[in-house]
Amino acid sequence: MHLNPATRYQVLLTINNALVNQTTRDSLFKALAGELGKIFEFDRLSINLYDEFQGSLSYFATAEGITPEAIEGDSRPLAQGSIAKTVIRSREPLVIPDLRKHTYWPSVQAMVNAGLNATMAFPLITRGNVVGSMHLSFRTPPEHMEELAGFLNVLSGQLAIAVDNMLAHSQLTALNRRLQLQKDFLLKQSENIYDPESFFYVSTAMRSVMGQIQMISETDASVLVTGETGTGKDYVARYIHSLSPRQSSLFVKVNCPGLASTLFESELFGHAKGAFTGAHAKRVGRFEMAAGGTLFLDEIGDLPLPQQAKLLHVLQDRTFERVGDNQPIQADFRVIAATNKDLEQAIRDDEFREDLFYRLNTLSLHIPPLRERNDDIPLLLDRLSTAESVSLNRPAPEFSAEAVEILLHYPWPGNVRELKNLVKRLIILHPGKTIGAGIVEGMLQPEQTEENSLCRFPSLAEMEKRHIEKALALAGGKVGGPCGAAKLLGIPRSTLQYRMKKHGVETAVAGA
Ligand SMILES: Nc1ncnc2c1ncn2[C@@H]1O[C@H](COP(=O)(O)OP(=O)(O)OP(=O)(O)O)[C@@H](O)[C@H]1O
Repeated sequence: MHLNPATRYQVLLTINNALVNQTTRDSLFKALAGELGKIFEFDRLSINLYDEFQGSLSYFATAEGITPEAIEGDSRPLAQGSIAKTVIRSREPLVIPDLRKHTYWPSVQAMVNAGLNATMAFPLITRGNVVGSMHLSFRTPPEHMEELAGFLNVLSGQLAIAVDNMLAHSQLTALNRRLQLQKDFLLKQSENIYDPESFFYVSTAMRSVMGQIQMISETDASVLVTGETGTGKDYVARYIHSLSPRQSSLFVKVNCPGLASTLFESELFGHAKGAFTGAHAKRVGRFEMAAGGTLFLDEIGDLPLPQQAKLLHVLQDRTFERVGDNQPIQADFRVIAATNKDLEQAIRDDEFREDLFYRLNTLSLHIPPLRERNDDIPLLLDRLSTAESVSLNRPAPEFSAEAVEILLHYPWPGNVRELKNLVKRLIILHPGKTIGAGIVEGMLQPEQTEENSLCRFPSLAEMEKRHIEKALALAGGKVGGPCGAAKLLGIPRSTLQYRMKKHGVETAVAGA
């Protein structure tokens, strides 16, 4: 082969273009063999990959042409590949016009036995590392062997880059696939937290909430979930995410009161390595983790004002920066916030920013307290007993009619969480027994309820409201008449109507 400089440059360019467009090892190897075959004849072409840590050689792809017996197989120690070892160690090409003079190397003897009499080998070096070697062998030494070797030596630099990229690409693809599988597995694992099968309701009020969830999940708007403690706000937020188009990305929960002001930024925005003392490694914040998914801001009403301002800034601009890094990052997440506080009152008290409230409250969802939907109670008792008895590995108790009656009229300050805890305690203390009124009354002693704590102590007005609701529930929603709530309460009908208006009690709410 004899190439003038212009043709030589053109050929190198053509081969390079052919190499960079390949997506698999085999196609890359075939492209190389095809292009080289156009300019000179050879009887064997192979590319070895070198694993420095293992000290071994393996074929990048199935070699083309004659295969000497001794070098069959996929992988072998470097010591067995005498020629490869020489070029890899010396980092210099090796040209042997007459292999018969080197049969003291067993692999060369095998080549000669297979009819190959001349060979050329080139180290594949990229970014200072030897990634392998390229070998071309011939029955008859080609013309202008030294000139050909010079050309192939230049080509080996291009080939090394292509081989290295291909290996990095396949490693990344494999890693990506593994991460995807792990992510799918973890998402599946977390599904039981918001498994629709373990959320129980039958009341009209909850059916209406669940109907709204179906509609809300289809949009990408921010949602503010309100309701007393233990009503299921966390569950509902996960449920919205699981029905939304963002379901295959993460649901990232942020417990707002748990974020001390010093931690707020690094926890949510992440930080760069060395951003502050103790920042030994880069940290991805919750905003970034929620990319493509949902960010759930729990107990948003307890977020201090300075942090509210920072949060508002991100929600408005949809960008943020990691602490110690001024590279802006796009924030693509949906926000669901939850609170058991009256945020409108908090705004009036200058404890919550009005602009943040409107940002979060594009859609709102109110979960009614259990006492306003006590027709859910028998179902919850039944289903939670079954589910909890399985997880506690004890037989479920049965509830007498009197016990259910008491539970129906209990105010449930801790809502479903409190009911669930009661069921758990009953399973542990009275497994498989019939629960009578006495047991339930004992369990609901005032000192065991949340009402007895200072922060939950109900006001007189609250108790009056609850008492009116209870009376209305007992009277089947009737205000007046011989069996009406007014009669039960021992007050005139007009007085009851006045107090109902004052407390915002409707007969429908009380179960009419
Ligand atoms: N309808 C329901 N069916 C079954 N379990 C429920 C239901 N509602 C709530 N729970 C259970 O009650 C407990 C409290 O629910 P969750 O944490 O969602 O309430 P929350 O409103 O977010 O409470 P908090 O305001 O205290 O954070 C959880 O164990 C949840 O699974």
